[in-house]
Amino acid sequence: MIRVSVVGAKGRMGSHVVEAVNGADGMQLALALDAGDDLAAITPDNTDVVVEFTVPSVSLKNVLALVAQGVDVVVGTTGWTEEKLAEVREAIAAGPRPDTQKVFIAPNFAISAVLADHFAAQAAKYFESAEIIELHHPNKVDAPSGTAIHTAAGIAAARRAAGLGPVPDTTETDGGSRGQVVDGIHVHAVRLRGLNAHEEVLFGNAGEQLVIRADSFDRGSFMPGVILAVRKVAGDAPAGLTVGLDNFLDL
Ligand SMILES: NC(=O)C1=CN([C@@H]2O[C@H](COP(=O)(O)OP(=O)(O)OC[C@H]3O[C@@H](n4cnc5c(N)ncnc54)[C@H](O)[C@@H]3O)[C@@H](O)[C@H]2O)C=CC1
Ligand SMILES: O=C(O)C1=N[C@H](C(=O)O)C[C@H](O)C1
Repeated sequence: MIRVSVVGAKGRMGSHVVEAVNGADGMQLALALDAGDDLAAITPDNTDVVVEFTVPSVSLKNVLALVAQGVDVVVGTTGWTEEKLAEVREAIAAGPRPDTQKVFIAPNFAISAVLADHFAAQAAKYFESAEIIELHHPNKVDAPSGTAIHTAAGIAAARRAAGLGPVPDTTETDGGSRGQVVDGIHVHAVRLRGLNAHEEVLFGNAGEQLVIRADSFDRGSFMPGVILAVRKVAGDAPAGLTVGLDNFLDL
């Protein structure tokens, strides 16, 4: 039986995770904590894997505390930068289980989004232009989405590897309409009542366009990925920090 604790358990995602863990074979819910609760209650004596879905401003602190307590963590919260990831690696090295500790972070647990991200990285080297539009519910606190940042980084890496230069753009005046430039890729964020989580990756060459689109219509779409990640982290996932559900899929 994999004992799973949830941090951020009262949130939109955390409450779905509690339900998914309760319904998953071979898993049992250990602790369900939210803001104001003491994370020190989570220890290897009561928990095998923690699932963390909170807010970008507190997630790093939570992960560092959980690593110091020696429990493995699956993180869905966004807001991760290279600097924050480096802090997690250092914490693992300095923690109680440097050789066996596992931390897994996924910008997106939905198979549609993971595949869109993967296909975008594959397509990137064939196109002169690339831009991303991410569309979310208006209660989201961060923009652009963690998924869009990850997609942009994948496209940028593929363009660099192929020797492509900057995307063409002769804009001279921009009050913000061209979006945020992430790793050289323009990212546009829409916040609209009625939406959940959506992303479009647009590629262009002279006379042609490719659009890759992923839609998560409800939060249930993230749960198979969360449960898979918990099983992998409790099982044969490598020790250390792993980023991206693609690592657990046969892509
Ligand atoms: N990786 C993925 O597939 C997905 C990631 N997300 C990300 O997950 C995060 C959470 O999203 P939502 O659930 O929609 O947000 P939410 O605002 O509904 O939930 C956040 C929860 O965290 C709690 N919280 C705040 N500070 C805390 C602390 N210090 N300790 C424990 N709990 C604390 C809040 O009280 C709240 O219940 C966001 O970063 C979002 O972008 C959302 C959907 C899918
Ligand atoms: O806040 C959300 O809702 C989502 N956040 C993640 C992100 O920022 O990429 C994943 C998904 O898009 C839903």
